[in-house]
Amino acid sequence: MGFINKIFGRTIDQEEQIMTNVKLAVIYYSSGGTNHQLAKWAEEGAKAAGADVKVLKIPETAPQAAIESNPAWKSHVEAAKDVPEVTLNDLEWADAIVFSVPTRFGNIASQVQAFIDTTGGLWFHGKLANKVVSAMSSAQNPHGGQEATILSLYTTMYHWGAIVAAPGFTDPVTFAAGGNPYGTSVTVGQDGKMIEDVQAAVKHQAKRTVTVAEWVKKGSQ
Ligand SMILES: Cc1cc2nc3c(=O)[nH]c(=O)nc-3n(C[C@H](O)[C@H](O)[C@H](O)COP(=O)(O)O)c2cc1C
Repeated sequence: MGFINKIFGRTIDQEEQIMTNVKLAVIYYSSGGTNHQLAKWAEEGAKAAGADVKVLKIPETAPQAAIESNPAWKSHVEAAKDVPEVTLNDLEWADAIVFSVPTRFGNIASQVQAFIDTTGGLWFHGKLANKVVSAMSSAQNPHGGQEATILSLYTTMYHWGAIVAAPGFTDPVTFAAGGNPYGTSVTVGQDGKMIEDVQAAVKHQAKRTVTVAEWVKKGSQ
């Protein structure tokens, strides 16, 4: 290995640096701020694991009048106005993706589906295959459908040919409240605040997604 590295004029350290630079897109939709916060924790966890991270929001499709009529929604839209909107180029750029989406009637929000439905061209050209992905969700009820939402997103990932790196029980933190082998899940109270402390579970999930992406990247080089 050292010999090969010498031939290519790189030290092993430089080689490791090149190979481990996983590009992670944390892609979220949020109307009340919960999934934005989960995305920020994922960013912290992934950066600590050495990834190059972009936090990106899924474009809003709801009418402005609906947003204006809901003070919490309006306030979150304002708070997140500087977060870049995800584009298809971001999907192509990413080696790995962590999604964070609210549960709506036990499923992903329509905004998330609308974005997913624009990815047909990338899928057709094989550009989504081998992305390493995982997903998180929030809901108002502790059994409000978080897992169904995550699984629904994973169904699309199977069509993409993505590699789902769910947390499983790979760390003690996944046994704690909010830790979930499918993907971190949290409950949101009537006041819009998270009930379980899932920060550590989110960070573990982000780190695991980056680690698996690193293995895939190294293995395919
Ligand atoms: C149209 C709609 C449907 C919802 N459906 C569910 C549901 O099926 N189960 C549940 O527990 N909460 C449900 N909720 C509550 C949301 O999951 C909750 O507001 C969301 O997770 C908060 O995330 P956010 O702050 O990132 O927007 C629903 C909310 C809306 C607006």
